[in-house]
Amino acid sequence: MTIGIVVFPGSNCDRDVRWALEGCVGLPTRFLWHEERDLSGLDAVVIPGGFSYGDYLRCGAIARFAPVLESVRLFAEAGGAVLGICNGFQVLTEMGLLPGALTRNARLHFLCEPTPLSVNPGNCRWLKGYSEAEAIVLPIAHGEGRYQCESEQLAELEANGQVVLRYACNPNGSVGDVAGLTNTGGNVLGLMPHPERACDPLTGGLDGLRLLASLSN
Ligand SMILES: NC(=O)CC[C@H](N)C(=O)O
Repeated sequence: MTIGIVVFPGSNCDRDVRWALEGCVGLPTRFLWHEERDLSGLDAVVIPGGFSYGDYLRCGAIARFAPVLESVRLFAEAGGAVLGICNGFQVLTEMGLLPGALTRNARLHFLCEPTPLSVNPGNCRWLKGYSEAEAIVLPIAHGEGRYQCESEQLAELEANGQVVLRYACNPNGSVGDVAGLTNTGGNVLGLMPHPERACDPLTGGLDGLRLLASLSN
C-alpha cells in the first residue's frame, strides 16, 4: 500500500504527514507535486496542511485549479480514499468534493492549540478505528477554520451522519461545531485538526494515529 501526499508551493505539513505515515504507521508514501497527474499505484491520497500558493485570495482557492487535483477528483469520485487536513480540508471544500466553506476564525486570530473533539465515525473509512462519541484531543493550527454552510445544508449533513468530528469547545465559530466532514460515500474526509501531529506521545499525544493507520487495518 502506498499513500500519495500532495505538495503545493506553500505546503508545510507534507513532511509531517510523511513522518507520521512512514515513521509511526509504517506505510510507504509518494509525494505528488502540484503539476503531476499520475496517481497510478496509489491506494489513498492526503492533501496536507499549509499555505498553498501563499493562501492568497482565500485558503485553497488557487490550489483547486492545480493539475494534480483533477486526478484527485477522479480518484475520489471512483471511491478512492482522500484525506484533507487543514489547508487540505479548505481545498476539498473549494473544489466541491465537500460542501460548505472555511472562513476566517470568529475572533480573527490564528489558533494553535490542542483541541478536544468528539468523533462520530459513521461510514467514514478514515475513522474506523474510533468508537461512537469517542472524546479525543488533536492540535489545531489555522486562521481560516470557521466552517460555514446554509442551515438546510447543515441539517442534511447531520441527518446523513457526515459531521464526523465536532469541537467540544468550538474555538473558531464553526456552525454546528463542525471540525471534520465526510462525503456520503465515506471515502473523503476533511478536517481542520492535525492528526499527523498527534502520532507520538512526545509531540502531541496519540489520538491521531488510528486515523492515519485506518487504511492499513
Ligand atoms: N495548518 C494549516 O494548514 C493552515 C491552514 C491555512 N493556511 C490557515 O491558516 O487557515
